Amino acid sequence: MADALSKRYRTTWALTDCNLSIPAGHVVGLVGPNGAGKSTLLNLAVGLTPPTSGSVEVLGRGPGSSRAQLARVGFVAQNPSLYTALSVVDHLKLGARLNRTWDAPYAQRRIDRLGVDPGRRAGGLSGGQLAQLALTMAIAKRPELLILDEPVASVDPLARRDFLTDLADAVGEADMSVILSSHLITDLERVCDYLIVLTSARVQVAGPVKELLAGHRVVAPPDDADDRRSPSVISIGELADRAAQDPAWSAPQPSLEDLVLAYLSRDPTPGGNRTVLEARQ
Ligand SMILES: Nc1ncnc2c1ncn2[C@@H]1O[C@H](COP(=O)(O)OP(=O)(O)OP(=O)(O)O)[C@@H](O)[C@H]1O
Repeated sequence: MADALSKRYRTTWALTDCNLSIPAGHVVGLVGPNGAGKSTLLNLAVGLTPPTSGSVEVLGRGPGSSRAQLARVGFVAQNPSLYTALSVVDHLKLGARLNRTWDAPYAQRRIDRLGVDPGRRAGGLSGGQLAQLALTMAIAKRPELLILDEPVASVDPLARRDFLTDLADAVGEADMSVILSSHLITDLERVCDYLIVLTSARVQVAGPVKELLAGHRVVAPPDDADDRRSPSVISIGELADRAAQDPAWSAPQPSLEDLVLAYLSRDPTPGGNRTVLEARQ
């Protein structure tokens, strides 16, 4: 839960007046262009950086407020920091020592499946293998909330598919909530049931995916229209004009990709292009 949460780095506002209230039990997709503020929001949620103003609560408490609270949240940063001198198996042993809820069979199974030599030092792993090890550590901790900052960016397509399947299974088995930032909308489409779109440091839209899709329409010209623009996002004003002029204009429900792209292409600057998908309740 974020309440008027803002973060400034020197002169840059990385997050502005962010209000969110996400119920537990969701797999939340966080999407936005480079520099939108996604990592900042996730870092605030795990207590890695303090807010400039406003407040954030995770699982009902301040982030990182106690050891017990830290144990409830798993986090994989965009560039996961592991101990380069320690081997894969050393990491798993460390995980077991530090976490009372450590799921050793799961961790072992996942490492076996990845085909990574358990004796290999983390410093000698590829970027993708490091990401996989960090993910394994985070899930094996069996947190109540798992926060993943672009976890699959450096992972190959097959491993990405397996990871998403793993994640969905882990959520089902362990009653775990997940917040996952990604640029890959198809991945979000596969696993997320809650969406946050962040652009230019501001939340543009947030809510359960089903409700968001049901509450929006893509406006498409009829087949015989003179105006042959492809179905696209149009402004609310334009939609009203179109519908008044020609009720044959169809307005089907968007896909998640339509919805995300519409909000990403919205210019949030004051007086900017307010083009959005039409919302119909
Ligand atoms: N430690 C920092 N010091 C100064 N500015 C920062 C710092 N961290 C982030 N920023 C700035 O804050 C803004 C938001 O950055 P952030 O990393 O949160 O974006 P992001 O959405 O995660 O981007 P990406 O998709 O590229 O990872 C950017 O303008 C960035 O340059």
